[in-house]
Amino acid sequence: MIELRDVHKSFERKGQSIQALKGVSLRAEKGDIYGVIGYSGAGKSTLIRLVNYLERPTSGQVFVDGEPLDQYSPSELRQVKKRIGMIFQHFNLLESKTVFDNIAIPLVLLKKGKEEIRERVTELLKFTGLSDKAGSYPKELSGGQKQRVGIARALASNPSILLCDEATSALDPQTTSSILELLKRINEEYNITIMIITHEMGVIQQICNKVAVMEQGLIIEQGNVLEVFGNPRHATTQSFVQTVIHNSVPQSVIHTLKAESGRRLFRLKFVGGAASEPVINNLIRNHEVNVNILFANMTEIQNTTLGTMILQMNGDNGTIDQAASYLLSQGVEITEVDKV
Ligand SMILES: Nc1ncnc2c1ncn2[C@@H]1O[C@H](COP(=O)(O)OP(=O)(O)OP(=O)(O)O)[C@@H](O)[C@H]1O
Repeated sequence: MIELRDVHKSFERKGQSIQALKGVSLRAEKGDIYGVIGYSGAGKSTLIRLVNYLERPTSGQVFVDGEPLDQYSPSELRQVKKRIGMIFQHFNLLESKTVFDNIAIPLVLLKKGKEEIRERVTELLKFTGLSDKAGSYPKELSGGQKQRVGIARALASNPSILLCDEATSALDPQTTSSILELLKRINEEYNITIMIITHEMGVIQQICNKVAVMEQGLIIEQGNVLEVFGNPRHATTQSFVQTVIHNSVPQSVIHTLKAESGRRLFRLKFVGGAASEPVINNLIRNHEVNVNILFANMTEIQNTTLGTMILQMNGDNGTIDQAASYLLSQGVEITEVDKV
């Protein structure tokens, strides 16, 4: 569990105060994969550095597994930090050490015995799919393999929390996907809480269950990924969501609409069950309306389908109202719009 309560962080530079965080509160429960997204300079790195106490808050508190970090003595803090693993955009591997020795670093620092280290590292090599790379050096690995080493090293001391700082930003889309799958497996098999900071909404879409959107040192929107993706309120969130859910209506359709004014337009949103039901089919069969599907898009988030559709309905007003009520009764969110 990770919690930030009204955290402020300022940096003093050349007599100037830079407010990187201006009162941030969030809570990631045990087992969450919590994504923090924002543009450059929003404060994401500062936030994640506060969680492992590389930085201290100017005010406010950071809790890890229920305990406020500022209450610990330095030796207690070292113990807490062992429960937090971290992976980085540029992997931060030691070039002069083999894959095996890189993964072993935290265990050597914890003064574990040789046999225990061998067993644990062998297990991690297997888990991350690197068994045949134990004796290789980082320069002999691809970016994805390097990140797997970073992940294995972060897991070596059995953390309860894994922090990921733009961990896939240097990777191509396919490698990104395989690393995200690995993170998901870590979360599921080891029940590790994961916090990911990223500027890519695709990362949030693929594995996070919760998300916070940051801008200028503040969280402007947060919640379940499905809720935030389905109903982004803030303009910045909307522009992030649009990078993965392409629900803007093609220009050719907009032209058609102008030519057919006088018909009623509806924007529909399907979430989960409603999306897979033959709702539109039943609408057409049971109501005296002409239905024209102008645009439809389905996206899979958290194993749930999120769909957007724009319908034009033509018929008498009362019948169209009935058709709209039918859609509502089927769990479809429906809004009448003047234009798309
Ligand atoms: N050590 C520091 N000293 C001075 N200013 C800092 C320091 N660390 C961060 N800042 C400032 O705090 C603000 C937030 O930076 P931060 O790195 O947390 O943003 P970010 O969202 O992670 O951006 P990016 O994705 O570019 O890394 C920026 O204005 C940055 O210049």
